[in-house]
Amino acid sequence: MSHVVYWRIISRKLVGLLCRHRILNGTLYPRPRLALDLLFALIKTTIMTIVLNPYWSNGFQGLRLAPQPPAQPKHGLVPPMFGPSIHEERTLAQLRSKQNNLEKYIFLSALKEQDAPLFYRLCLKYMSEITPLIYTPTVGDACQQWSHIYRRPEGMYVSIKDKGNIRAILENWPKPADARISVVTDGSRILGLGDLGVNGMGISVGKLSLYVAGAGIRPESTIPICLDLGTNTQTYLDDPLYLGLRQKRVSEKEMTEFMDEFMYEISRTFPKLLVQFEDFSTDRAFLYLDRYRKQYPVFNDDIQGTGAVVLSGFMNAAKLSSEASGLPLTSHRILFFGAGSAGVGVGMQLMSFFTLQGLPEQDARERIWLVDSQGLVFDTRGPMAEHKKYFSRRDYNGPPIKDLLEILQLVKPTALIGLSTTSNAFYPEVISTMAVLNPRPIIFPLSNPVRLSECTFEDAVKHSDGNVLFASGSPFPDTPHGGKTLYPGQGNNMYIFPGLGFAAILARVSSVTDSMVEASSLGLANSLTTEERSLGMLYPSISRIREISAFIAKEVIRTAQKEGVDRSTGLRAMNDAELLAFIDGKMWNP
Ligand SMILES: O=C([O-])CC(=O)C(=O)O
Ligand SMILES: [Mg+2]
Repeated sequence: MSHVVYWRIISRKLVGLLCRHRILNGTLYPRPRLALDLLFALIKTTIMTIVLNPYWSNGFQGLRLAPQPPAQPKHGLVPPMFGPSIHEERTLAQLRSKQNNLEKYIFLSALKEQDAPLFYRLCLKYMSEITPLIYTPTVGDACQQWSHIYRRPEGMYVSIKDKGNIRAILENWPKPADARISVVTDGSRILGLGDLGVNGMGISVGKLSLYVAGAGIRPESTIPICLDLGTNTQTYLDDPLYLGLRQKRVSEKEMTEFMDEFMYEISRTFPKLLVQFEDFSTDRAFLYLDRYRKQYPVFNDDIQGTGAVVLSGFMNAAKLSSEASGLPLTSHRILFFGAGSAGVGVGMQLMSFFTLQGLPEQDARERIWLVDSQGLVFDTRGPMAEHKKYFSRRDYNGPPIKDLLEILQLVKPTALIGLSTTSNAFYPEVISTMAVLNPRPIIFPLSNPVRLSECTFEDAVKHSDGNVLFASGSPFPDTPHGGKTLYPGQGNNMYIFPGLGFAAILARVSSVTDSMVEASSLGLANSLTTEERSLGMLYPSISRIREISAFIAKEVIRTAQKEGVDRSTGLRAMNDAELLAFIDGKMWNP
C-alpha cells in the first residue's frame, strides 16, 4: 500500500471526527476530547494499516484479500489513451490468445490477483466462456498440476502437523472479521480425479470464485482451505515439487480428532462463517457431514449441492418425459450408475421428487436402484459399504448382474444417472436401449471433468435420435439435430451453492437443513424463463446466475425462517419483494 492511500485513510478519519465534533457544521465542541480522539484515531489507523494490512504483513509473497484495482497512477504513468472499457477488451483478447485452457487458467488467476474487479467483471460478462476456465473442467487440470503451476498463496493450508495448534494457525488469516464462507477440502477425491492431496486447493479457490461471481459474496469474505492429511498418491509423494506433506493419509481416528478440533476452532475464530465441505472421499464425506451438521452451519456440496441440482433438472426432465409417455410422475424409475457420495447423495435428494408427489418414504425409496462396480446393489449380494445399504434392493434375489444392458432390461428405468467417473460407460447400445424403453429417455452423465463423463451430449443425441433429456456435470457444446439446435443441461452444483450459501450467510443460519437444500432445488427448477422452457432446457442459462442465485437465496431464507434456524430474525418482517431487494442490495458488484 502506498503512503498516498495511508494518508487518504487518515484524512477520511479526520473529516469523520470533525463532523462528529460538529466543527464542520459550526457547533461548539469540547477541545480536550477532540485532541484525545485525534491522537487515538492516528494510532489506531497506523496499527490497522501497518500491522493488519495483508499487503504489508505478508509482503508480496502473501495473500491479497481486498479486491483493490491498482491504485490510480499519477499523470504520465499510464499511456495517454488508457481507458477501463477498452482495457477490458484488451484483457479478453489476451486471454483468448492463450494456447490452451491451463494457460488461460493461469492468466485469469494472475488477473484476479492484479485487478480483482476486472477479473470478476469479465466473469460476469462472459460467464459461459470463463466458467469452464476457472472451474470445471479446467480446474481439474489445474489441481493435478497445482504444485507445478503454483505462484502464490490463495488460501489457508492446515496440516495434520498443526493438530493441537489449529486455533493459532487460523488466527493468521488476515481479515477474520470479514470471513463469511469457507470451502474446505481434504483433497482426497477431487472431481473424479482421485486423491490429489494438497493440490486440491484449486477446487476451494475455484468454488469461491463462483461464490463471488455467482452470488456477489465479497471476495475478502471467502477463505479457501485445504487440509493436508497426507496423500496416498505415490506420484505426488515422489514429486520434488509437490507442496504437501510427504506422508500417507492418516487413519480415520486421527483424522476425526483433527476434524473435531478444526471445526471447533474455525467456528470460534470466525463466528459468522459457513463451511462448505468439498471433495472428501465418499465415507468421510458422509461421516463428517453427519457429525457436524447439527452443531455448525455446514453443508457438503457433493452430497447436498449435487443432489439439489440433479433433483431440479430431474423435475423439469420428468415432466417432459411424462408428457411424451403418459407415465405418471410417481412411476418414474431411476437407475444410478455409481454409488459413491455423489450417487447416494443424489439418490437421497431425488427421493423428495417422489415424496413431494405424495408417495410415502418407503415407496419413494423403491423408485431408485443403485449400480456399483460389482453391478446391481441388492441385499443378498454380500457385505457392502454402509452408505449403500439404504438403497440396496430387498426385492431382488437372483444372481449378481453386472452387465448394464441386462440391468436396463431388468429395471426398465426411465432415467439413467451416471456418477461413476467411468468414461464411455453409457456406450451407444446403452443409450439406444434407453431410447427403446422410453420415448424421451432421461440420461444424466454427471461425472467430472469432461473426459470422465459417462457419455458426450453428441452421442446421447445421436443414439436417441434427438429424444434424450440430457444433463451432464461438465459443459458440452450445443448440438444440431434434425434442423434444430439442441441444448445440453449442465447439472453442476454451481447452480446451487452460490444461492444456498448466500442465503445461509444472510440469514446467519445455525445449521443447513434438508428442507433448505430442497428449497434451493425447487427454486432452481422454478427459475427457468418461458423462453428457456420452450427451448427444452432443463436448467436456466448460466449467464443469469446472479438473478437465479438471488431467487434461490430468497426461497432458502424463507425455509430457514420456517424451520427457525435463522439468527438474522430481522429478515422475517420483510415481504418477498423486500427480501429479494435486500438480497440484491447485498450482492457485491465489481
Ligand atoms: O466441482 C464440480 O464441478 C462439481 C463437483 O462438486 C464435483 O464434481 O465434485
Ligand atoms: Mg465437488
